[in-house]
Amino acid sequence: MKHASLKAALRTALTLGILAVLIYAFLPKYWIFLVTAIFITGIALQSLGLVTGRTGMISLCQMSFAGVGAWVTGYLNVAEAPGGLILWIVLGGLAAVPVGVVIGLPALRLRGINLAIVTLGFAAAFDTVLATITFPGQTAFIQVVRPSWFESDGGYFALVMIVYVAIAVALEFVNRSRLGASWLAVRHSERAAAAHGVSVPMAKLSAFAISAFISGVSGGLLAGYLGTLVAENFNMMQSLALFAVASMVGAHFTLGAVAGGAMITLFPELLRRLGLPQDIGNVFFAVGAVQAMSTGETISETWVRLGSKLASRFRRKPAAVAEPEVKTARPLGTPAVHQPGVALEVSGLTVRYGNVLALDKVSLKVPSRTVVGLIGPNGAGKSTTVDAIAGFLPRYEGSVSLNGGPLEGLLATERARLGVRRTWQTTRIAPELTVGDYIRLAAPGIRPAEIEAVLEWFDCPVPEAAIASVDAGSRRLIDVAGVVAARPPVLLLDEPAAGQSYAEALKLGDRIASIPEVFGSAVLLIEHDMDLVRKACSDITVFDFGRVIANGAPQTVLSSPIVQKAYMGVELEEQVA
Ligand SMILES: Nc1ncnc2c1ncn2[C@@H]1O[C@H](COP(=O)(O)OP(=O)(O)OP(=O)(O)O)[C@@H](O)[C@H]1O
Repeated sequence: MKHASLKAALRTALTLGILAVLIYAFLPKYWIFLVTAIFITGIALQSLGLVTGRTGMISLCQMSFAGVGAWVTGYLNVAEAPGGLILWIVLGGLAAVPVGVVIGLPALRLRGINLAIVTLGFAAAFDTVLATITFPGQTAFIQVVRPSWFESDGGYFALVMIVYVAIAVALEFVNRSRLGASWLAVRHSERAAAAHGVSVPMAKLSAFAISAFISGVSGGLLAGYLGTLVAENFNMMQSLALFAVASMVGAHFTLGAVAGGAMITLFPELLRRLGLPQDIGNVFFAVGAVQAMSTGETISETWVRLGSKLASRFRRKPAAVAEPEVKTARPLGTPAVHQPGVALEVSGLTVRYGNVLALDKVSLKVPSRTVVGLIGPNGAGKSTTVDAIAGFLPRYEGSVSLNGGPLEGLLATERARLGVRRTWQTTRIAPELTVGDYIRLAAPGIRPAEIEAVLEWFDCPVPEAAIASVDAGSRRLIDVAGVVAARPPVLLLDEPAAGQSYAEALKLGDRIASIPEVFGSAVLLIEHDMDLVRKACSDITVFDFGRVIANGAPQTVLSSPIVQKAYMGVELEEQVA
């Protein structure tokens, strides 16, 4: 992972470095001045790419964070604070962080249009505040002092490029870390992220905090670029235009942010030269954003897709058929050692959805290092049981305990961290991740060799494969591989064979049967495929209408008339006759 991050970071730094040298060497002074604005806006766009593009939270107040950074920079300049512009810019970015966290707090409860309204409301309020207090030095025309090295426009361009590259490289590392993967996971499914032990509030607040810092830095850079600022530089319309362009270009891609910065900076220049009103630019951005949102693909994503298509066309085919590689199974390491005895115990579990009694005093036990099956017809209450155990129900009656310790009062994230891990009936893996990123998200701290071994054991694609390119059946297996790789005391597998062929399901049954021995975890397996259940489980509990109607060894339970009647639709009378 570190190797991949380093490679991506070097690629980004080199691309931007070459671009900067070409701009500096070949563009006239006026254009270098304009291009500097492109990269300052690009930094603001990167901040929006993080919070909206990666984490999926709509922020319509990004320029307000930039305004905080700019105001603090301007204040420190007027106060002639020690350290100079570079330090003031960093302090301006840091000052925007608490503001970002405060704006992030409503995002813990609100999504979509509601969050958009809250952030837009903040942008409007910030407009009023800025108009009232004005920028430090604005009325006295006190210019922000640039450091001597970066005093000229060419020098300031170099400073902006250094900051742009530093932020882009840092984001390459963060995006490939567990924090970056958790942002994508939260964007895709908050429940699935929580099931991996990801703290959804922390993921959201960290995204807002880092994004506000980056935006604050862009504001500070703008202060040094323009010398003096006015409230209009950071008003609500600027935030809206930034959001529209970010949605159009895909600002979470480094070059997408540059392209967006170029649009925001050069379009008004073009309109000015054509003698057209500036508002046309905003209309163009809005249309572009609508287009990107309706096609579901940003300009950057289109570039990436076309680029990889082109690359695959030019990729050289192997000259001769290579000898098939003789694979030796990679070592999986030793199984985790968990407390012996009963790993999971459910007692008197009762769940109501309004008037529907989904579970009625259900009790079951999963001994350590065993696979217990949970079966029953559709609507019997199996998934509700998993939801209750994993902490996804707001309330239930009865108790759930892990290794004898009660789980009541603990959130889903906390239960997952204690060692109750689950999969879902439909896969909820963020498609933007690679297979390896996902396993690292599900199993924090796992070594690269172990990732490869676990994926190989489940016949999953290689770690470098993009989830988006993986078929639905393999995604289900990757889902299971992720939670198994974490080696928790208890795994709850909700219909893992859905989407698999009969032969694949039987193979999966063998694998699940070996999980306790190989990884040390106990498994509660929900399945409709009875052959898989027979293969994998040492014990079965059968539900019907939210009640336990049988439990015991698979052969005995599955041949019991009451189970056949309830589960398989075989009439008791026919059996008796
Ligand atoms: N969110 C909900 N609101 C209202 N009723 C619900 C809700 N979720 C489940 N139910 C009801 O609770 C009962 C148990 O549903 P549950 O999904 O747990 O069954 P299941 O055994 O997992 O079914 P399946 O095999 O189809 O997944 C059903 O009657 C279902 O309609």
